[in-house]
Amino acid sequence: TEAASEKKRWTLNDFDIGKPLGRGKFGHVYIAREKRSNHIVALKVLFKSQLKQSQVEHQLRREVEIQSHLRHPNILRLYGYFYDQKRVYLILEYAAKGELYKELQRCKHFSERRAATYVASLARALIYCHGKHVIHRDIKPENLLIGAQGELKIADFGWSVHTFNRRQTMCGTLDYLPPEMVESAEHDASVDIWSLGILCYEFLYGVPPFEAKEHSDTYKRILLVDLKFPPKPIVSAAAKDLISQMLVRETSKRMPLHKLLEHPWIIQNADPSGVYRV
Ligand SMILES: COCCOc1ccc2cc1OCC(=O)N(C)CCCNCc1c[nH]c3ncnc(c13)N2
Repeated sequence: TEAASEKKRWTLNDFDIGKPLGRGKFGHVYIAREKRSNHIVALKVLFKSQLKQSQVEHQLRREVEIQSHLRHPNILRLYGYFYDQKRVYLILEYAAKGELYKELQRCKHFSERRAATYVASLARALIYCHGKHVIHRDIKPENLLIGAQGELKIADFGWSVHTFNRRQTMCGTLDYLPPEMVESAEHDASVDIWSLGILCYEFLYGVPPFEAKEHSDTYKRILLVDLKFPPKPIVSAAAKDLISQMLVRETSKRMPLHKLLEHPWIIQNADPSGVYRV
């Protein structure tokens, strides 16, 4: 039963390890099969030495704590974890269609139907997280996976926090940082609305809106909300309207996630099942 599996002490011997699925900052991810149930999972292997030298043990503990309690079709399940002398192992739901950013690179940009379907499922996942006082703070293509039926899965909760302890730490790409995080000011769940707006733009145009050669220029463009819509690819006025209501400097004026799900562009384009069938 679920309770039993949560209590269970997993070891490497419980799994047949398959091909590597890719390499992250702190370790590799492999496809694996749990021997007793034949259940296919993803096994992320992290080296304790690297976690120690990067001082991210506490962050990983928080991530495991947060993700193991989240249950949502668009959030990658964390079934459990175990460790040995040198490594920490995360037992994760397997996303059969892999990394979204590779798919975005392959297609250059997504159709409005595909973009709206993904944005709507991410909005539902974020509404669920915010309902549990969890903000993700790192919504970007690299952290998104695609399940066997084409459904989107948020993975890599490395930067999520419970809203009562708001540590401001710069992380990864700057493109997704909202103004208040660029200014390291206090921030709340509305950071995820900003990032979702950035993501929606990148789904439709293939590049994030404030991209610039130099970091300093990206900062300036974010703080100015220097939002421009290129003539190509052709994007509907409804999509631009939604993005313009999410990328708003004043955090309280950003479109709330539940309003997003009622926006005409989402109603007209998102597949109600949250699944985009290619
Ligand atoms: C501290 O870590 C927290 C958890 O982070 C992850 C969980 C699961 C992941 C990837 C995660 O972090 C990013 C990362 O390691 N890479 C970018 C390299 C591997 C890419 N995944 C490829 C992949 C394909 N089908 C999958 N089904 C499930 N999980 C996967 C993948 N990867």
